[in-house]
Amino acid sequence: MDSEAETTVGGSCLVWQDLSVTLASNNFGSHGNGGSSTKYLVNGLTGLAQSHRIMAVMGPSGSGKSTFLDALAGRLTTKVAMAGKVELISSCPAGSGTKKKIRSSPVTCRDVSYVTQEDVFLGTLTVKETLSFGARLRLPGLTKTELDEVIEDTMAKMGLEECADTTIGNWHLRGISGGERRRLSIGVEILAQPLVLCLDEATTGLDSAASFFVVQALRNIARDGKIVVCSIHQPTNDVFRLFDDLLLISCGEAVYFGECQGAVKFFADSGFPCPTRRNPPDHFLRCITPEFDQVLAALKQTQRMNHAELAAADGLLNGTTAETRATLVKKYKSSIFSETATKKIQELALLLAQEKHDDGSQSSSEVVSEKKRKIGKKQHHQWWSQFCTLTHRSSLHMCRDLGYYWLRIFFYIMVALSTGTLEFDIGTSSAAVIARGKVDGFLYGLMICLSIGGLPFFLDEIKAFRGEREGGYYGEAVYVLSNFLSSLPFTIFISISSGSILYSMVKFHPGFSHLLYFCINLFFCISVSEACVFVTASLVSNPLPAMGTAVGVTVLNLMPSIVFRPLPDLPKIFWRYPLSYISYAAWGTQGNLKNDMMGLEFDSAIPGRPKITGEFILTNTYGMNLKYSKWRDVAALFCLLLAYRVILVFTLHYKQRISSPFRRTQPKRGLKPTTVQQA
Ligand SMILES: Nc1ncnc2c1ncn2[C@@H]1O[C@H](COP(=O)(O)OP(=O)(O)OP(=O)(O)O)[C@@H](O)[C@H]1O
Repeated sequence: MDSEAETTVGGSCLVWQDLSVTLASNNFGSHGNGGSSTKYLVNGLTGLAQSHRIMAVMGPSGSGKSTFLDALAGRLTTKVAMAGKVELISSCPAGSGTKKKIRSSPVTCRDVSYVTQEDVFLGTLTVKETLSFGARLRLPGLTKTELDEVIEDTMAKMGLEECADTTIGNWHLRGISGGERRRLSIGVEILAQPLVLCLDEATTGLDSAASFFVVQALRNIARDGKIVVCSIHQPTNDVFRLFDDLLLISCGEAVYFGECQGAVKFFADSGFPCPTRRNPPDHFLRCITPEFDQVLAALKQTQRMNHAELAAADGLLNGTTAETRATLVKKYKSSIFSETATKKIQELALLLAQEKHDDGSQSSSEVVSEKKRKIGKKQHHQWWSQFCTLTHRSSLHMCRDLGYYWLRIFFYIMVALSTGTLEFDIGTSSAAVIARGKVDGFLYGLMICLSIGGLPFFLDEIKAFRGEREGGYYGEAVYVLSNFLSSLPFTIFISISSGSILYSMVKFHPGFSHLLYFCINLFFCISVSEACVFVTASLVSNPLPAMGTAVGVTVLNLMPSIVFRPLPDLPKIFWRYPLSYISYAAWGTQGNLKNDMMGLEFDSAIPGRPKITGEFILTNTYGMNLKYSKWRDVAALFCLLLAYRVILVFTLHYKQRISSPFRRTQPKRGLKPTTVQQA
């Protein structure tokens, strides 16, 4: 550990004491601990992470590393219970002198940034744009020059200058490398200058060189005065050497906590010396991984270990790994390392008590640095700038996304052209009565179905939203409004272009006002169907099920309008009430038929009979109530649009956590920023 001066005066500490996380009995079935109804995911951990230092959290898969990080960052789900204490001890200037005071405070989401296992970006943006939008969202109060400085500084720190103008990449764009993505993820998180940076599996999926660069960048962040805690899997020797401190966990319990170099000595003193040729981090993991016995046996059987390795492995474990683990846990508890950590925390507690005594009037909650106070205040009042940033970002993303913008424009025009040529100059014969209904029904069906093409785009946006929402940078309503605004130019363009092509080819009711109504009606139908697809994306995050759900919902919406049965004649249960009322296609088709047929006259089916008015057909063939104008149908579409956008705000708010097979790749366990407190 560093000197006391560094910890208590020069820097800050994140302290955890007797930290346990348990899972309620109904959440894990019969896997209790010794028959009790509580499963310990993390069990009685005590320690501290210091500023200017980088700490590695290592342990076998399922040992509780992520749970520990979640507990530190206050991101545990309601499914688990936490006991113990996590507090942030920060030093701040006392008056005008150089003397510093220390203060303790509960950890809040403003202090901690959490980098999850998955990199969540909008793939069409470049590295610099991503950082720029990130900075504008996280630090809305800063001027352009200040923002530019922050962005340049972050790129320099994370070694991203080379790829600053490279697109991140998505399904159709080749982009930056895996290592650069990881560094960008970290870069985005450090924009807001959090005091603590927690990273879950910072180097997973990277090769040794990329891992080295990522950890080196993290080490530089730590040296700048931050507390960096990072879980890591199988680091190479070179990567391991970059860490200052190590917390080794097995089955939720600490096997070792202290300086990295001390671990080799601790294992040797405990009777499990590291063979000189073997990587120390590998050696530690082999000693404490419950499945290592089986792995060793399998390796022996397949003879994939050479003699030296076999001898080392056999020598390493005189019993089973379970015994080794238990021995190490016991040895650690009585070791000088555990004692040092406890002593350090006790010293800090004493210093804090002293400070409190000296300065009784000031409550601990007041302990926030001036800078953060300033940023927090600005963030509250800068929703407008965040709204503009989000709108700008979404518009850019939409324009560049091949699927959302360009492919859809192409298909809309194609649908308009093909329907237009098929039903060219539809006329007013008796056959045209039903043909007009069919054109409306099918055309709306096809056009609206194209909204599903925007699903991948929405899924990307939702992921980005969730990550940023967890940081508390902006609210759902601001986001939903900005998304609607950015989609406006596209929807207006598509409804006017494809609407006009189709209208003029089919030759619906002549007149500009009728064409205008057709385009407005089309605009609302596309907007509502898009909002509906967006709601689906917010509820189901896995692309395939989301696609299935979106198709299902769209088809259901289309049914009442394409079956050619007058709406009042539909079966009352489900189809008439409520479906025909909440189906945007039903309102759209109804309004359009009124727009097209009212005022026209059609030939009778029986030759020689007088012509029939459009109004008569609408009332008797289509069962419409003409007391209501075609504008009421547009008003209904407007209400549906509003309703879907409001539903979207609510689903985004309440559905932070999604139960899908991709759950683990979402920000861990759907967490909302909370304050960590003693249970
Ligand atoms: N909400 C939960 N419900 C049920 N079990 C849980 C929950 N959270 C964690 N666990 C269990 O707790 C244990 C520790 O999980 P955790 O994700 O913290 O491990 P880990 O060390 O991060 O694993 P990995 O390295 O594989 O990511 C695992 O056995 C996991 O299945």
